Amino acid sequence: MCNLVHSTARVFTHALPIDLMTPPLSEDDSWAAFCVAISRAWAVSRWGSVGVVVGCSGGADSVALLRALCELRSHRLPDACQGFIVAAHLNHGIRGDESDGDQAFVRELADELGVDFLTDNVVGDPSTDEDSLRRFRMSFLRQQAERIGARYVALGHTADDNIETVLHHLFRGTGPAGLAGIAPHRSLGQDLVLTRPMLSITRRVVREVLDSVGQRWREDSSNQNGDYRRNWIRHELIPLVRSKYPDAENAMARAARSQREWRSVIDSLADDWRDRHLISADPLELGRDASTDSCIVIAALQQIWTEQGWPQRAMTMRHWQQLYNSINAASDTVDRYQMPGGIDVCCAERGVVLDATSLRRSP
Ligand SMILES: Nc1ncnc2c1ncn2[C@@H]1O[C@H](COP(=O)(O)OP(=O)(O)OP(=O)(O)O)[C@@H](O)[C@H]1O
Repeated sequence: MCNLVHSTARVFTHALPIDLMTPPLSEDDSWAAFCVAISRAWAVSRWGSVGVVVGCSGGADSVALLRALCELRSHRLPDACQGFIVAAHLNHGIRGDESDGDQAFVRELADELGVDFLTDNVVGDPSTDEDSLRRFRMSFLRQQAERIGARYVALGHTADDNIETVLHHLFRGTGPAGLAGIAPHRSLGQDLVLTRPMLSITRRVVREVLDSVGQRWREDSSNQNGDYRRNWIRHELIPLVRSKYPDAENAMARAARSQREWRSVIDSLADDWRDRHLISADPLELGRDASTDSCIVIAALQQIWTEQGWPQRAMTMRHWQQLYNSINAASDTVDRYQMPGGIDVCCAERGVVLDATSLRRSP
């Protein structure tokens, strides 16, 4: 358990909507091409007139994203437009002065770009794992976005992050969803969407375009994120693969993209399966089915887990398969067991009941 104490959030405000003094985009430079790539991934017309919270670590990727969104908005939309951009930074406090330096850097950048800055400090244990840090960050960004009525939280994940994630999932064990990589958009609640508009842009390009406009960023002195397996993938495995297969990264990105397309077909079949097999919502009971392919039933089960907010981290393909077998089994098979995360499964005569009572009771 890590020990975290939140300090009072410091909020620095500026007049909204933003009014930038940056030069107009010319189509012949690399920075302009970068902005165009972002606007192709996430059209300004979709976000320019609503609130966007940009999660900014001070690293190259999120600095480039913040600056590009500010420029796109100011050059592509009329002044009267009511949207706004806010830069948000969570100081995890695990790298001492360097963490404070990152926070100060993002505050200055927000100031230069003329956008609001939201921040919070966390007094963290340096041994806190990367997953927990990510969860704290997401909860901070989500809370801030909800508080100020933003419609989007934007993050600076790149094509490299996507490939590293796919490989990490593959080695750890995953199903089709894990091989589809990082989702470009994901719902964070009723009126809030998480978006990642830089998934087709590489880390190398981001640094080149920032250099081309003289935009500084903060470099993590350790050049490592906290997960040693991801560092190994980033610093050792991928360079080795590239030395034998120069186009491997593009090939992996294409494979993940097509996996994502297949995934969306399966998701709509899974939606349809749920409509036909949901017997009751409370308790959640699913009818027996011996004829539908496992990939569709498992996708439907994963959707249910996500919607219900049930823990999924410890659920492996073996667990999903076990659930599928129960749904697929003959109607006289009566059985009871528990999934990791605390969901009880009861195989009754007409179907399978999923019960979260034990989960709600656990501290
Ligand atoms: N401390 C933070 N506060 C707010 N947002 C953050 C913070 N750290 C990361 N993010 C957001 O999450 C995204 C992914 O995080 P990740 O740890 O992969 O990024 P990073 O390598 O630290 O920084 P960057 O992506 O900015 O170069 C970042 O691009 C950024 O949008």
